[in-house]
Amino acid sequence: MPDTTICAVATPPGRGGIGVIRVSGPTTASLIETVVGPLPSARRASFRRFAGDDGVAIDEGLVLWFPGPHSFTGEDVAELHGHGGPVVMDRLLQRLLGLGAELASPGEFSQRAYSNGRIDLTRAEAIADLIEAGSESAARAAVRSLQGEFAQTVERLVRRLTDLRVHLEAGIDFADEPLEGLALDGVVQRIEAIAAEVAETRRAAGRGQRLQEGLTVVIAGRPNAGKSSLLNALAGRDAAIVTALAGTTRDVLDTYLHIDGLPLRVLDTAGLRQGGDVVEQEGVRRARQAMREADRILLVTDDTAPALAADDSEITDLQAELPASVPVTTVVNKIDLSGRTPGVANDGFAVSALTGDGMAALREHLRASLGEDDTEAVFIARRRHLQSLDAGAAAIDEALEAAHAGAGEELVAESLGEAQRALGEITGAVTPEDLLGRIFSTFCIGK
Ligand SMILES: Nc1nc2c(ncn2[C@@H]2O[C@H](COP(=O)(O)OP(=O)(O)OP(=O)(O)O)[C@@H](O)[C@H]2O)c(=O)[nH]1
Ligand SMILES: [K+]
Ligand SMILES: [Mg+2]
Repeated sequence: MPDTTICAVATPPGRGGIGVIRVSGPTTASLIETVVGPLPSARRASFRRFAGDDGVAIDEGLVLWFPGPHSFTGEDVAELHGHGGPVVMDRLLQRLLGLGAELASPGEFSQRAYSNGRIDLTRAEAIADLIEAGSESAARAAVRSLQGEFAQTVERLVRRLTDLRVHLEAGIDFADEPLEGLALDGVVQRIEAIAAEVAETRRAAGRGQRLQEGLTVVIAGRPNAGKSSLLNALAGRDAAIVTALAGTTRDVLDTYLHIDGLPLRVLDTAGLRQGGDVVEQEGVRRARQAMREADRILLVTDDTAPALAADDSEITDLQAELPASVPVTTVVNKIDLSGRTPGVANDGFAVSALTGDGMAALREHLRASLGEDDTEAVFIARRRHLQSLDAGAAAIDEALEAAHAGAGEELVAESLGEAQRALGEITGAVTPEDLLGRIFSTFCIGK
C-alpha cells in the first residue's frame, strides 16, 4: 500500500455550482479533521466549514468520509464538495497540500483501486471510457464493461483453460498408463469450445473498440488521383499535403474525424505505382499493409485520367491490389473537370474533392455503411484487449494443433498456459508493471 495521501480536484476545470476535491490515503482522516473539524459519520453527507491555515473559512460545503477498505480506492477516502470556482478549488487544494497531501497523478485513484483489488483493469478502463464516451452507444458499452460483464466473460474463459490444464497435467503425472489417446480425445473438443468462445468475445470486443476509437478507413488509389485532397475534404481542414506532383504522399497519414458523431480513423496513403525511389516503394508497401488492415477502403480514381498503357509505371490492375476481405467504396474524383453529375453512380460515388460536390452523399454512405448496430451486446474494449484476445486465440490454436497431431500433453498444456497468460492480461490477473503504468497514465487527474 502506498504511504502517501493524494488529492485532486475531481470535477472538470472551470466554474460550476459544485466542485469536488477527492482525497485518498493513510492520513486522510487527520487532514479532514484539521480542515473541517471532527470526522463526520461514514458515508453520510455533513455540512461543514472548510478552514484555511489561518482559521478563516476558505469555503463551506459537504464532506463525505469513506473509511477504507469500503471506498473507491480501498484506502481511507474523503470528498469535499465546495463551490466550483477555480480560485476556491485551488485554495482548498493548496490547503491539503500544505498539510502533507500530494497532488494525484493522472489515473492514480483508479490505479490504487486496482492495486487494492477494488476493481479489475477492464473496470478501471471502463471508467475512463465512460467519461470519454463520444456517443450514446459507446457510453452504453462502457457501462456494460463497468458492471464487469467483459471481465466475467474473460475470467470464465481463463477458468476453463485452467480446468483443462489441470486435467492434462494430471495425465502427465500418470504418463505410464496408456490413456494418452483417450485423454486427448475429449480435450480436442474442449479446446474447440473454448476457441469458439474466444472468437465470439473477440467479435464483441472488436465492435466495442470500434465504437470507442472509430473504424479505420483507408484512402487508396493511383498517384495524383486526389487521395490527399479527399482526406482534406472529409476532415474539413488541410491535414495532408496536396501538390500537382505525383508521389507527394509517401508515409501513411493518420487522421481522426467525426461524420455526424460517428468516429472514424482515416488513413491517407501513397499512390500505387511501380518503380519510384526507395522511399516511394516503402510508401507503397505501407499503403498495401494499411489496405489489408482497413475496415473499408475508399478507392479514389481520377475521372479525367487517360487509360493506362501496358508499360505504364502505374499499377495497371488496381482491382488486383485490393485485399479480398475488405469492403471497397469507389470514389470517382475530379468531376468538376470531367463534367459528370455528382452523387451515386453505377461505378461509385462521383465527387470533386476540390469543390466539395458530391461529398455529402459520400459522407452519408460512410455513415450508413460504417455506423454501429447497437442491438448486440458490446463490451467497450481497447486495442490492448484485442491484442490479448488475439494472442490467446493464437495460443489456443497451437494447443489444438498439438492435440490433433497427437503431441504429448505437456505441449498442449504449455500452449494453454500461454493462452491463459494472454487472457489474464486483460483483467490484470497477470500484468507486467510497465503495462500498468501505460494504462493509468492515459487517465485524467482526479480519476
Ligand atoms: N480539378 C480538380 N483537381 C483536383 C481534385 N482533387 C485533387 N485535385 C488536384 O490533383 C492533384 C493531386 O492531388 P492530391 O490530393 O495531391 O493527389 P494524391 O492522390 O494524394 O497524390 P499522391 O499523394 O501524389 O499520390 C493536385 O493538384 C490537386 O489539386 C478535384 O476534385 N478537382
Ligand atoms: K499529388
Ligand atoms: Mg497524396
